[in-house]
Amino acid sequence: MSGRIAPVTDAAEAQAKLTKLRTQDFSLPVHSHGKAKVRVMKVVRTEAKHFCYEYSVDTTLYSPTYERVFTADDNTDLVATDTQKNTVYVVAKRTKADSPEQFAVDLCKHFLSEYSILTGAEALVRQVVWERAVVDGSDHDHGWIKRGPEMNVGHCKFDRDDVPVVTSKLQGYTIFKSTQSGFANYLQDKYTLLPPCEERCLSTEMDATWTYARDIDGDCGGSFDYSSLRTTVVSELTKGIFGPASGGVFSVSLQATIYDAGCMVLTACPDVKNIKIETPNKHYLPYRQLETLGETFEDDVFTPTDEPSGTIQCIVER
Ligand SMILES: O=c1[nH]c(=O)c2[nH]c(=O)[nH]c2[nH]1
Repeated sequence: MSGRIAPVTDAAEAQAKLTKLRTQDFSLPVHSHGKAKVRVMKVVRTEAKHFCYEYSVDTTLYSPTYERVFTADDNTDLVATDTQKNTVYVVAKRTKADSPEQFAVDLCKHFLSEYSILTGAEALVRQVVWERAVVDGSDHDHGWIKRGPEMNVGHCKFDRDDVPVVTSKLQGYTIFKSTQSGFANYLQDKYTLLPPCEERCLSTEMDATWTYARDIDGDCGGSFDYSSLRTTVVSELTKGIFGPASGGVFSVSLQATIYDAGCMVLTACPDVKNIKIETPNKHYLPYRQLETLGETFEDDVFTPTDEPSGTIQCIVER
């Protein structure tokens, strides 16, 4: 005996072996299939300058008919996940793909128009944020820089009998306030060690997710400018957290600050239905041991920590 597992030569025999394992049928209330993390970079070349859009895409397809793939060993009409991967590149080529939201919408539209068997399609598009390089004070025409963990995310769920539902996300927006933050008047009991303060640093790696009014979803044909809305959302969030460039705004808690920022987004963006803001509170702890080292702590030397972090989050809705 060689110790090798005997190869299966007869398909019917293989089928019999397989089905023998299943002794009973159960229901299959949920199923789907898709491709995850398909990476694509699209470069748009104009005479004056280039534009680049890098994405990591997850696709998911839905059809009740595909129950047979799971339960009856029948792959008829199945859109293979490898085909879904190829589709990401084809749609990147054929469409503008200049925002993660529109790319997600266009992918879903492609799947639904191409395959009548599908009842729904979903695409999650994460955009790696490349920033145009600045050289000697001027925007470079083809040079790019990537900073930090930030991503722009677009999601589309498109059921055939409905309008596409689009969600946008700003992920990993990392901010630091070196003053204009305090935390006081909270419950003090025998478990409390944190001293109240009127002066501290505030930092978070924020995720903000917003949804759209229904009529935007209906208008997903390509005319809605998701990118410029994103610019407004980010600028309102930034203003809400930091306040005016000179002097800023005082934060009595991260809770109050993200609620304020959310309200500012809804005020500036009538097309946004609600915004979810998630902010792990990353602590910059005063390095008070300076005192024992013969130095004075003057709100100037801190120990950065990101674990454990507070988990402050809310949804602000109009
Ligand atoms: O802004 C804050 N909110 C809290 O709920 C909290 N809790 C804490 O220990 N520090 C802070 N900071």
